[in-house]
Amino acid sequence: MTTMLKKKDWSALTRRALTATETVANLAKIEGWSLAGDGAQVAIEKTFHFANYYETISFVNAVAFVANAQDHHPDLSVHYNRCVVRLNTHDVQGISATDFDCASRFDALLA
Ligand SMILES: C[C@H](O)[C@H](O)[C@H]1CNC2=NC(N)=NC(=O)C2=N1
Repeated sequence: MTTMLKKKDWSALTRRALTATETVANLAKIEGWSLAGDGAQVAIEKTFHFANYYETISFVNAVAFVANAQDHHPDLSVHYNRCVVRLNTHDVQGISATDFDCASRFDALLA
């Protein structure tokens, strides 16, 4: 079956955990994201605020579409008027450049 939907292929690409210095430098470049969790669960996190559930779910659907295309999936905590987005890279048990790339893509949905 053919599909119109693109999905990034990570198989030939190597990912690595960013150092603490790299993580802090990357965090300084994006608005509203902060460190969360610890150890292998260390992540970057941002709470997106909305007027109501309709807006929140519209954002969640858009995030899911981008996440599937990037083959990189955030943990989402969905509430009536906000969504907490948490990104880390299971494969490296830490935060990778992919997490920051996806964070920027999610921010761009609302730009
Ligand atoms: C093979 C596939 O790319 C991996 O399992 C992907 C899927 N989505 C993922 N999402 C996140 N957040 N971290 C990962 O390491 C990850 N790995």
